[in-house]
Amino acid sequence: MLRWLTAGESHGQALVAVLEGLPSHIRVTSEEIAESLARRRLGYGRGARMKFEADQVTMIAGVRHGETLGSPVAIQVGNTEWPKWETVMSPDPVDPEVLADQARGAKLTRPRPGHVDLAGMQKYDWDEARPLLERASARETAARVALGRVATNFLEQAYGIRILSHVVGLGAVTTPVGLYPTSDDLPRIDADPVRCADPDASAAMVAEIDACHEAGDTLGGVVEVLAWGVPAGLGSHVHWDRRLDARLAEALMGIQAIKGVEVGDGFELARVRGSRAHDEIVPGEDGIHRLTQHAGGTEGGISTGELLRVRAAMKPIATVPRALRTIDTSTGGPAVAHHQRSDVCAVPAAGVVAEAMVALVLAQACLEKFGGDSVGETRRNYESYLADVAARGLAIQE
Ligand SMILES: Cc1cc2nc3c(=O)[nH]c(=O)nc-3n(C[C@H](O)[C@H](O)[C@H](O)COP(=O)(O)O)c2cc1C
Ligand SMILES: C=C(O[C@@H]1CC(C(=O)O)=C[C@@H](OP(=O)(O)O)[C@H]1O)C(=O)O
Repeated sequence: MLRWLTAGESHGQALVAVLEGLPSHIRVTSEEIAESLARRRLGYGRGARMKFEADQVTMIAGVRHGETLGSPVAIQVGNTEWPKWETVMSPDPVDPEVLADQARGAKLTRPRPGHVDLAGMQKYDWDEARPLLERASARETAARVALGRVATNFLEQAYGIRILSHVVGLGAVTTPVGLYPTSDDLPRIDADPVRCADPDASAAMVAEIDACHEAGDTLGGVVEVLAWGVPAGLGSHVHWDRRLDARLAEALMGIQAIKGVEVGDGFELARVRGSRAHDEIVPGEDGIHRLTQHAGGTEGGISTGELLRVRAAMKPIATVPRALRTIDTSTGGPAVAHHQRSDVCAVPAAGVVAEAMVALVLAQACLEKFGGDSVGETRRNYESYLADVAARGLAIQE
């Protein structure tokens, strides 16, 4: 069973991530992980922090000479801003007077609507928001993206699976319906300021971010993750927590600020008749073929062998510059929420995180299905399964 854990606070010394259950011989380097982390930092609308802070990748365990050993992989993502936060975030006790002298040491008693601040203070018995927002912060997603790169390399090297995300909505701006980039479009999408595959929609999204920035407001949006080469047969219909669609939804919903997930045409399917909703199956020249792609690559909680397509909707950033009404928990009276700096929009970054989560879930599901302690062994098992499906006349046409 592939499992993963992360630890670390937003302004702490480092994030730490562990991935356990991988086979040996996955090729991965620190440079590749740094490259994935750099992709997560990009995107028009992010705050100043993305420019001056750097992620320092150290592979701590589980990889030797560029290949996994089969033991747990541990990765540290250090934070170059740590010296500025050493006192405020010190693990050891700090003199309250020294803390009060620090610019960042003041108690945050005006919780932001939409962030963890108030709910966390209620639940964890704190009288200010700092101890909560540090872990709730999406800085943690850097750790998941680091692990996601290992999973992505594994999926590509063992089974030829490729994953890509693109932004399909930003505020009220959306891409044209039915726009599906191909796996070769990744460099072009990464080069776009909002990681959008449609140039007209991209320009409108950039304009929307500018307008929002000027108005002291923030934005959310929708990202789509596509995965090519996912074999039929991952996940299962037999129990709710083994369904591939359910596992993808949980993984995507587990990203900070994601409030909705769709598989395939998702909510749109509820608006049309069955005759238009389902993908008819026909015999093709080299196997079975589906005439449409509404389902998004799963049926009955099992992957169908078609393009996997999932979407995640992100709410607008909670730290609204023209701050929202709240209470001051130190007085109980009305106030406006605390605000120092923030992203106007982080939807493109959320797409990169969503790719990582999809990669981790697919890697877990592939290892369940095909097993194997080395890349070679799991690949042989996969090829033998595909050959058997083909021999039974049930292969999906490429
Ligand atoms: C990549 C990314 C960047 C984010 N940047 C910010 C930010 O700068 N300011 C902010 O208030 N929220 C930001 N968020 C959202 C908060 O992390 C999120 O709203 C908070 O954790 C509470 O989310 P929840 O209600 O979904 O749990 C970001 C989220 C993501 C995925
Ligand atoms: C640091 C990252 O994102 C942060 C996520 C975040 C939040 O509240 O989620 C708030 C911002 O941090 P700060 O409050 O310090 O300005 C973002 O910069 C990152 O993605 O690496």
